[in-house]
Amino acid sequence: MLLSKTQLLPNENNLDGIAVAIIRLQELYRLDPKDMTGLESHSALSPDGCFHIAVIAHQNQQFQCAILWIQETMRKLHEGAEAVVTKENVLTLLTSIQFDVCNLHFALGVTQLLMHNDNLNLKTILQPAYTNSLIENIKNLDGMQHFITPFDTSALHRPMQNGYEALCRGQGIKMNPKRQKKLVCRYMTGEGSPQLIYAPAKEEEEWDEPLILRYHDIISLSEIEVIKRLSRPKLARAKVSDPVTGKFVYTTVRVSKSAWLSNDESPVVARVNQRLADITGLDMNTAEELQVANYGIGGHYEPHYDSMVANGLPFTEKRIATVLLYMSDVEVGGATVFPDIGAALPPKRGSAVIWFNLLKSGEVDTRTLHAACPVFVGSKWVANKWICCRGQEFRRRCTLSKSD
Ligand SMILES: O=C(O)CCC(=O)C(=O)O
Ligand SMILES: [Fe+2]
Repeated sequence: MLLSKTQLLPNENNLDGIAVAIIRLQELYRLDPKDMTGLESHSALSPDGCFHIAVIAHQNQQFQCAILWIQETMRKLHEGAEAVVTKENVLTLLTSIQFDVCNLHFALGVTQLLMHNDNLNLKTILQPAYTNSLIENIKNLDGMQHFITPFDTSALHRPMQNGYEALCRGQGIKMNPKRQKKLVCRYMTGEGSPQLIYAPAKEEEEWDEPLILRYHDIISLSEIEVIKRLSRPKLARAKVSDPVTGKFVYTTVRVSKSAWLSNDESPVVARVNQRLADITGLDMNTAEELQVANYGIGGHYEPHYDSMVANGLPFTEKRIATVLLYMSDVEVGGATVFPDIGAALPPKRGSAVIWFNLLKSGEVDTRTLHAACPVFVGSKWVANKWICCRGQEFRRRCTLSKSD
């Protein structure tokens, strides 16, 4: 009984993963730790939790973050929150961080402070060799300008990934009123599909170049529930294909759980796929199965092209189009962003967005680079339907032009 419960408890890897997710949210949404942990001493994140995040940030060379979490750990310790970690442990980590960022005077100052603290057996913590190396380094300080101002959230800037992070914060969206005015919505009856003639789809142009369409209320709440129920037992940590080896591997580039659902699994899956065939007018016989994905807090998918999932694939197997079904709203975060064109699409439960990954010439449309922003509050459910080239020869004719 106890064994079965302990298997459910988070292990060290899980805790490190949580720390990494918290740091990702903090960096991306530019947050101060105290806004994430709550001010009360009984709040969810203990000094030990904060210290763990500082350690992980330090390991990953995210020094500014590490300093902020050290400050937060100290704040909680000052408030008298219970903890295993001591102020001395925290200051010791602070000296190594300051050393790593070449803030040597600061590192030496804290080290000396710690050395003179009689309560501690610090000689075991701070190696004399380390202190000597600090003193040596300070002597050679000339020309070293790489100082960091501690305790400043505005310095939480990492190199940008094509503006992906800014779009996630709602900055840099490249739509203007003149362009937006031209975007239309309509009831769409497709190309003679009887279903759509009886129940036209609510089609909205989300973006003009390249065209991104959103279909509202394309999947009902009860269908969503069935799809979620079928996928839950199958959900497993998502992988991505390694561009060099082509093998599918776990990576922090994509943090979510996913599951594949086939048409045979339930009439609901087949019905939803048929609806997607009706609205796209594309052949679904060669499409991949429906891939359901669930992102928890901090879950995300960094910028990628869907069409490049396995570079060695023959053209006919490439993903000509993506249909992304949103099966939940997300309270904060979780938008699908396109860094190249400056578009941000908020998840909206029951809707689907559609775009072509390939130009009519068959080349990758580089404007379709896209990412899933980290979820900050809530749980995000989506389903991907990737439609392949084979079967579309007469439905989406190719051209030699590279512009469409
Ligand atoms: O979840 C999203 O918003 C996008 C997901 C995505 O791009 C993918 O799974 O390939
Ligand atoms: Fe994608």
